[in-house]
Amino acid sequence: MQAPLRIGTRASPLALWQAEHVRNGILRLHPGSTVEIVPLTTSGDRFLDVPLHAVGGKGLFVKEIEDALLDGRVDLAVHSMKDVPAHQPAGLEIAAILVREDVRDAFVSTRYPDPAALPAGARVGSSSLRRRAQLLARFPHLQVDDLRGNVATRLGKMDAGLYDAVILAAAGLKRLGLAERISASLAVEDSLPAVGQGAIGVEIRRDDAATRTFIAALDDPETSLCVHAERTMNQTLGGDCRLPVAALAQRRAGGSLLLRGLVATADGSRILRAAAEGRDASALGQAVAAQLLAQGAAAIIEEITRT
Ligand SMILES: NCc1[nH]cc(CCC(=O)O)c1CC(=O)O
Repeated sequence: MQAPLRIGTRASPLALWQAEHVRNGILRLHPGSTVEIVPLTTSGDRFLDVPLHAVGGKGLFVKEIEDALLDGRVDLAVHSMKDVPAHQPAGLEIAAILVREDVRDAFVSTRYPDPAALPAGARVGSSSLRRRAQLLARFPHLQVDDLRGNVATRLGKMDAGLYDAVILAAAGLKRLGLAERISASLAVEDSLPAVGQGAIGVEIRRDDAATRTFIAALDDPETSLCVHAERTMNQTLGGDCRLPVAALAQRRAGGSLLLRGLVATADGSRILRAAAEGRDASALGQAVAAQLLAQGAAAIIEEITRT
């Protein structure tokens, strides 16, 4: 490939780290190729004062970058898979998913070692209904308040005393060299991660066979399979990323995949859980979604979508 390959990304420090990581991967595969990073501002970055689920959800971080890809302004888009909506726009596809980082949610506090140590009424910052619901289900005496902004902004607000603790993805903290800020990594049984959490995806135009071939080896088949199972569950639920929906697929010692899924009410007063084990990622996603729907997930999703 002669012309420089252009990577579209959000301009946040975490997004730039991830784009740089993909760039390094491509340069390892193809020494001597030229790869440029094109930072783009998304509406998710612009409306920082409104709760994310009120302005259209995490898809806002992805849309403008996908538009640049469709317009041919960039050749690749690098996303946190967690932020990628359940369905790809026509004409685009996720061509590679990189090896997964730590999938867990991380509890960060300068004063308390873990969520169990927080006193009644303590303020926890989180912009995610999924984290909020699972935390309140275990610790109903806490106050969970909306907190947006990039990783450094959120840590800064806690350091300034606006929150007693914040919950963030361990993956983002580790990538930014902030692992020592993690007070406790939350067990996935206590805080089931978001669909795709910890995984970086590379999106291309469906008709761009040259780029697909060029980057194919960036894909980690194991991570791709797990994220596919999680995304199939979400698609079958009709979920979108604003909802308190969680899913995690992991390889079992015997070789099969275990997919766990969860749907919660925003206040954590009801939490539906399901799991299935097998080898076919699509079938697992559908089976876990079917179990959640049989427990009443559709009514919860409809209720949250309406409010
Ligand atoms: N919604 C923002 C976002 N998108 C992906 C990550 C973390 C990195 C990842 O999950 O791969 C974060 C920050 C966070 O949730 O703390």
